[in-house]
Formats: sequence, C-alpha cells, structure tokens
Amino acid sequence: MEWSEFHRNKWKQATTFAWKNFTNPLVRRMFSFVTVLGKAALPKEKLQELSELVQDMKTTYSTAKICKYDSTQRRLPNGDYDYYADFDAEDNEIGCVPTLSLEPEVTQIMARSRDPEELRYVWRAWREAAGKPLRHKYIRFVQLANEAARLNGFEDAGAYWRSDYETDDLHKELQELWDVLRPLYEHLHAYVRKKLREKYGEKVVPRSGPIPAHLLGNMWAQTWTHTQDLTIPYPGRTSVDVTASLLRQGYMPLHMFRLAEEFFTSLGLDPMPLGFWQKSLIVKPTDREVVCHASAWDFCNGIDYRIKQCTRVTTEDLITIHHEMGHIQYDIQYRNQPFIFRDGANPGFHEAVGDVLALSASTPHHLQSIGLLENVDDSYETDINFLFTMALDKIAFLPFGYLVDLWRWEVFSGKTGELSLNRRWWELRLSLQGVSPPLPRDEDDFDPGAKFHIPANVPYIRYFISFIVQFQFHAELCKAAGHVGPLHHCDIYRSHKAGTLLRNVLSLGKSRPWTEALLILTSGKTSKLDVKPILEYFAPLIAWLKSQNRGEFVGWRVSEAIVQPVR
Ligand SMILES: O=C(CCC(O)(O)[C@H](Cc1ccccc1)NC(=O)c1ccccc1)N[C@@H](Cc1c[nH]c2ccccc12)C(=O)O
Ligand SMILES: [Zn+2]
Repeated sequence: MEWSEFHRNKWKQATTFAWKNFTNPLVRRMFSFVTVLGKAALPKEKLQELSELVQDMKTTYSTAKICKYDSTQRRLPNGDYDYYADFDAEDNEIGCVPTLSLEPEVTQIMARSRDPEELRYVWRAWREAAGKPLRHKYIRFVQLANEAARLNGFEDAGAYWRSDYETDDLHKELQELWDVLRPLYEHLHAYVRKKLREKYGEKVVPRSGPIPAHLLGNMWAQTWTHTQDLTIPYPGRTSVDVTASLLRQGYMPLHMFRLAEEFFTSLGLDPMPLGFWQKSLIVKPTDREVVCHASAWDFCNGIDYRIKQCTRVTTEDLITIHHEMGHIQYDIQYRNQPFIFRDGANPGFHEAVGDVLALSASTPHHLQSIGLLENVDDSYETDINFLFTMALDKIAFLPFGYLVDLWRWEVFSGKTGELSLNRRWWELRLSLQGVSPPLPRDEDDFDPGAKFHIPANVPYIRYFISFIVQFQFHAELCKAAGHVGPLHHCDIYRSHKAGTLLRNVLSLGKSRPWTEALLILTSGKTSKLDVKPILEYFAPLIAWLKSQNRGEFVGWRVSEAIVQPVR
C-alpha cells in the first residue's frame, strides 16, 4: 500500500498550488483532475478493506452457479409452484449440485426457455446464489466508498461519480431526457406485454399491469431481443437475427472480432495492434474461473490493449464485440494525450463508440452486403421488423439504464437505508421499468447484487447516456458520410469522412469538456444531450406502435402486478 503514500504526497503537492487561479485552461484542467485522488485517499487499512470487499463481491458474482431445473419437484398438491420447496432455511438449494454458470448456461436458458416455471426457478436461483450473499458486504462497501468520496471533497460516492459529467445538475437533466423518452418506452412495453399475454395467458401476463421480469429473455429484463420470436411484428419477413447464418458459415469468435475490426478500418480508423490478437482472452477458458462479463483494457503504453470476453457465436455477442472494440479504438485515439486526459470525454462517450458503428453494421442491407443475410427486401414490413428489433435493445434498455444508478445514488446519499435496499430497488423497477418479480421479495434478498455492475462497483448511468448520445453521433456521422433518407437506413461503412469526424472527437480524450466535444461533433449545432436523433431514428416504429396499441392499456397499474414485490 506504499503506493498510496506516494500518491498522497503527490496529491498534497498538487493541492498546495493555487491552481484554480492559473490562467492556462489546459493546465488548470489537469490540476482539477490530478487533485482528485479517489480511493487512494483512504488510510491504507481502509483502502485494503475496500479493495478486498470489491474483490470478494466480484468473485462471488463471477463464480456463482445454480442447479438445473427439475420440473418433477416443487409442486404443491394443487399443482401450483411451491416457492419454498427447493431451498432450505438458509435459502441454499437442496438435493442438487450447482453446475450452471451465468455465461453461457444461465444466460441461454433465460433467452430460450418458454416455460414460465423453469424461467421463474432460474430467475430466483441466480439471485439466491449471486445477489443475496452480497448484502452485508455491500452495506460495508457503501460506508467505505462514501468515506473515500468525502476525503476527496465530495458529499458522497454518488456525487463523486456524477462529477465525471461536469454539470451541476445531472439528475435534473436525466429526468428531463427520460420524461421525453418514457412514452415511446410505454408503447413498446404495451405491445410486448400483449404479445407475451397471447403466448402465456392472462394468469401469467396481466392485461394492464407490469410484465413479470422472468419472461423478457434476459436475467435483468434489460434488453428484450430474445423475445423476438414471440413479439416480432411481421413473422416470416426478414429479421436481423444472424446467429443461424454465423453458425452455418462456420464463424468462430476470432472471425467475429476480425469482422468488427474491418468496420473500424473501413472508416480509416486504426486496426487492433498485434499485441491485441496475442493477449486478448476471447473465449471462456475451460481450466479456470474468469470474470466473464466483457471488458476492454488499456495498458497505457500505446501498444498493449486487450478485450476479455467469453464469446459465443451469436448476434448479441457480435454486437458486444463492436461495443468492446469501441472502447479500444477510443483508447488508441487518445493515446498521445497527457496521461491525465487519457479517458472518455465523459463515461457515456466511452460506452457509445462501438455502439455507433454497430448501428450501421446491424442494418439489413449491411448484413446482406457481408453475406449474413439474404434476399433483404425494402418492404415496409421489413423496415418495421428491423426497427422493432433495434427497439428491443435500445428502447427497452432505457429505464433500466436509468434506474440502476438512481438506486445506487440514493443508497450512497443515505436516502435509501440498509433496511429498505430491496424494497427501493423494486419500487424503481415497477415505476420506471414496469416489470415485477415472478415471486415475492424481501429484505433478506439483495436483487441489485445479482447485476454485475453492483458487486463490481461499475457505474451504470453511462449506459443510459450512451444510448442517447450514440444516436447523436450516428446522425452526425451519417451526415458527414453524405447519407440521404431515413436515419435508420444509414450505414457509414467505408466513409472516411465519417471516420475523420469521429477521430477528431475521440482523439481529444478528456482534454476538453464533453460539451465542447459535442460542439465539434455537431459542427457547432449543440453542446447538450439531445433526444431528437433517437426519436427521429425510431419515428416510423413509434407511429406503428401507436396504431397497434389502439384499445390496449398503455402504461401499467402497479396494483395489477401478478406478484406484489415485497411480502
Ligand atoms: O457492461 C456492459 C459491457 C461491459 C463494458 O464494456 O461496459 C465494461 C464494463 C466493465 C467496467 C469495468 C471493469 C469491468 C467491466 N467496460 C469496459 O470494459 C470499459 C473499458 C474502457 C473504459 C470504460 C469501460 N454493458 C452493459 C450495458 C449494455 C446492455 N446491453 C448492451 C448492448 C451493447 C452495449 C452495452 C450494453 C450491460 O451489460 O449491462
Ligand atoms: Zn462498455
């Protein structure tokens, strides 16, 4: 821990300068960053405890396993599900050996199973194995994280995190963005609820209540793309699920990475350096446990960059590869900045880069041009199918992307105390996302802990911001590429003009406030987050959903939840 002594001395030196009065804006900006020491400001034994807590929580999450579902057990005499049959008093599973990991087994079951009982079992078993055990550790972690934040001059860890956005009321700005996007989400929610009700019946899916969270194809109901076989508007028409094509053509993870790299180089951006291909870990090892949640690493020497991803040959993982490679491309573009400026203009920008390219790469025509789709027609139905699939990812995600840190900021600020952690989580899940738990929850549970970013202590509001700003990037790069026609048809592939504009923004790193980076991106048009591009992109779908939802209850009555969350 002597490193923090060294750090602390450097910090003391920097904080003794009256840097706030320096005239040179770049030097002043450098000092404003270097004087924030972060967790190293803690006394060394507390720093040690904090680091061990996060490590323990990440290990618990990454090694958690559950048992296979066995439909013969767990039945009450009347055939109903016996919530409590398969866990003992300490909520450990009885009579089975946990062998299924989150990736790939449990993720696959949540995506593919159409048996509500199996889905309910897996949904619960994961939270028993990964979330519940973390509750006490997380409470202690919050105390230490707040102490470190206060030592850096912030009132709590949430304020420290929000300072990355260099605005004095991020909360209000986000609420305004959500207020504009919420109606679009409610219409998608209403349509998907109707299609799920047609499949599972009204006893399982309420007509005007929240959607049970285990039926949406994802462990956290954060993206709904795996419901598309039940929800796609025009079945039988072109759909952009290319998993079958990838498998049929013998794609392996390495080919998928090469495919993504080629999109970046087609714009005139940099290829992945040699070391990337030698040192990245792109498939789940069979001989040891690794943290499978995808991540991208910059070793800060201008040549060593790596991705760690337990890649499967699926459309979803092809998108994730673009996402992770976007982080690496950003790292490469700002590598000549002074060290303190080698970061995203704000964390949302870093999350957006890869997704911007994926918006072009996901279009039916682009997929057809690289041989992953065939006989793509230009019909209205294909257009709506495509927009719907994109909305199952991008629109469905918005409330979840928003609520994770709404919950965490309230925990850091003390507004949510340790006796209502899970209650508050489900209040937000119900009111913002319109999803309910498939069985009752209580304060012994710790459902937020079953989502990677909570035990791993990775902020989440960055994804909400990314899902908005990536459409601003898409609109401007499409304009630079000379695209004409609807925004959702745009494909910037091979446009060096788009590539140059993107590079001009990325190479700044964090040397200028992100608002100035947006001015450069939009040629002076705006410096703020703007929902117009995402609304323009989905405009045809919004009209279609409104016509489909006539007669349908749009929104959700919390009282109609099949299961009231807190028993
Ligand atoms: O977590 C991720 C991707 C992982 C990451 O690339 O964002 C990764 C998270 C992480 C951070 C710190 C340690 C370990 C993992 N972030 C990075 O690797 C990273 C790299 C450089 C700078 C900043 C972050 N996505 C989120 C949001 C999301 C859902 N669906 C998506 C589809 C496309 C893109 C993102 C998402 C999720 O899975 O819930
Ligand atoms: Zn990311």
